[in-house]
Amino acid sequence: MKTPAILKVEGLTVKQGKRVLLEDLCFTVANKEFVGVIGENGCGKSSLLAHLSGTDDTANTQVRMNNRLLNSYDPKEMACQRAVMQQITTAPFGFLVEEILLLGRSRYKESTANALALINDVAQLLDIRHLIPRNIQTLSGGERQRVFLAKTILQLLNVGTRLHIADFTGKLLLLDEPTSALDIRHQKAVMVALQSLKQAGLAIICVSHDINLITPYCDTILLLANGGCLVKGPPKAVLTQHYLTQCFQTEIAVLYREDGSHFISF
Ligand SMILES: Nc1ncnc2c1ncn2[C@@H]1O[C@H](COP(=O)(O)OP(=O)(O)OP(=O)(O)O)[C@@H](O)[C@H]1O
Repeated sequence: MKTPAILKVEGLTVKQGKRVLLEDLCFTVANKEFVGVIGENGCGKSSLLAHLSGTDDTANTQVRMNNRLLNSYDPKEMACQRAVMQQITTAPFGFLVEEILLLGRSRYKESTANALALINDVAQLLDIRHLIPRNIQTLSGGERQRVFLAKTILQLLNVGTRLHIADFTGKLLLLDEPTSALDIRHQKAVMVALQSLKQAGLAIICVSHDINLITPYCDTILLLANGGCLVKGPPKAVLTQHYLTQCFQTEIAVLYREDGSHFISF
């Protein structure tokens, strides 16, 4: 049986001011689908995420989430259905990590004990339990990135659930380079964690420059170039020398391993 679509994008134009970055984008994302978004610097990936998240209201009539236009959601309802992790993870004040994580639960009416139980679950998943009492401004870049990813995931958990039994069907996670500051162990751990959330129903759209890292976890890749979607499909069909060279305007090699997976290099 086909998994129902959570996101429907029809004729979306992505702009910054008057400048058109991406034109006439049409695609759907299903529950339990992991979509990787790839493209060169400045092509409009972060701007696309802003449009899909509803923070840029020019997309209001071109994007539907769970069959509803984005502008039909009130902010609280929207916050419980989709969460966004921005590319830059900074905190202007010296909040404790626990306070940052509690912000992820601020839209829900629940006991502190319930919120702390969920925080503990997600902190365990992302290996940040030891950071909970720390001041966010004293963390390394990779530690901070994992804390903000945890806060984003916490935003999507229903009241009264626990992470290991959570159902994320109908919820959408938008990630902008979530592993850019991570060491190789934590890169893998985060991708495995995202895969487990996907198995629990979550739809994930992930912008990344680390093609080799995300590809094994992607069901679909959206390759952006020349002001639009150059090609969209399963990694094998999209990550060809032809499309990658066209997208990045440089010679790119695709190396095939015996197990059928591939590795992109220059
Ligand atoms: N607030 C803004 N005002 C004006 N121009 C902007 C603004 N934000 C982004 N841009 C421009 O829009 C274009 C797309 O930016 P965007 O951040 O979406 O690119 P990107 O594909 O995510 O790039 P990168 O891979 O470098 O993160 C860039 O040329 C950028 O300079």
